[in-house]
Amino acid sequence: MINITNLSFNYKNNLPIFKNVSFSMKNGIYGLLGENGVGKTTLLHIISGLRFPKNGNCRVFNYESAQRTPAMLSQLYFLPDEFHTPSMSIGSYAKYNAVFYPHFSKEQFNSYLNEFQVDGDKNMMEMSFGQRKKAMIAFALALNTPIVLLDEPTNGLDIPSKAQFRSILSSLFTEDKCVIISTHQVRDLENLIDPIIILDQNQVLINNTVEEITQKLYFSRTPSKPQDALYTEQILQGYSSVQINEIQQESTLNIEVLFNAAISNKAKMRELFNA
Ligand SMILES: Nc1ncnc2c1ncn2[C@@H]1O[C@H](COP(=O)(O)OP(=O)(O)OP(=O)(O)O)[C@@H](O)[C@H]1O
Repeated sequence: MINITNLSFNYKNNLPIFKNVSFSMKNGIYGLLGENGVGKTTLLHIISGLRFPKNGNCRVFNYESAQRTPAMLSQLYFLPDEFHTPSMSIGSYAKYNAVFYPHFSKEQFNSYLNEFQVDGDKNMMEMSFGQRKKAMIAFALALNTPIVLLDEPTNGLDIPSKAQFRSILSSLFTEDKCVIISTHQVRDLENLIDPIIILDQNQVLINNTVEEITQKLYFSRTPSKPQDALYTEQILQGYSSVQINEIQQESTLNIEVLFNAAISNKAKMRELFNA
């Protein structure tokens, strides 16, 4: 659905954010992870055509994203982390903006607002950050675009709203959708995101499904520290570790531990995942 080929990008007079990067994204709820400043938001901007590659290209379906053709824009919605909302209700906002998206469902929109307990008639200028965010998430998801880009969607959401967000997203996800969620709040999205992309300076370190990751890496919690661990974190009950999965044991992915293991073993991760 999204093909990035030999992409290079830098902001004016700045060091490159991406250097000759190629990768693709198919269907799935992608978790886009990376340290602060590595380029997650920039990548979402490039995919949605808000920033242009310096070299190479980014194609969304068969459209060059930089051209921002109406046909491409109707297939994709990008919800930034922070945004300005006009002085109107989310109901009016939807009325004026949903016309650009052929699969918008008013029924879904109302049901998501209801689930989030957001008043569709209240002026968004009079809402808290979290209420505004939920209003915009309800709008974004009710558009039913095949591609949805969400930058830190759980930022500002209270604990019940995070659970509602997960449940709405899982209920509307279908095999023909590509949702990309850039986040630092991986615990909010555990058991939801798959595949996982980890960006490293100028490059993609990992772009793999959870199954591929757990085939190559073994995640454990043990009372004592495993000798051959790639990464170990002390926890209350002992150690949470990542080892190379030499004998194909099954384990449950721990995204935070994966991320820390990846960042502290970049060369090994490249070798393992061929990224
Ligand atoms: N408009 C801009 N002009 C110049 N540099 C910029 C601009 N926007 C971002 N940058 C720089 O580009 C780099 C990537 O920024 P970006 O916001 O994409 O990172 P990020 O991975 O989303 O970070 P975070 O996790 O902190 O949100 C950072 O070093 C940032 O300082």
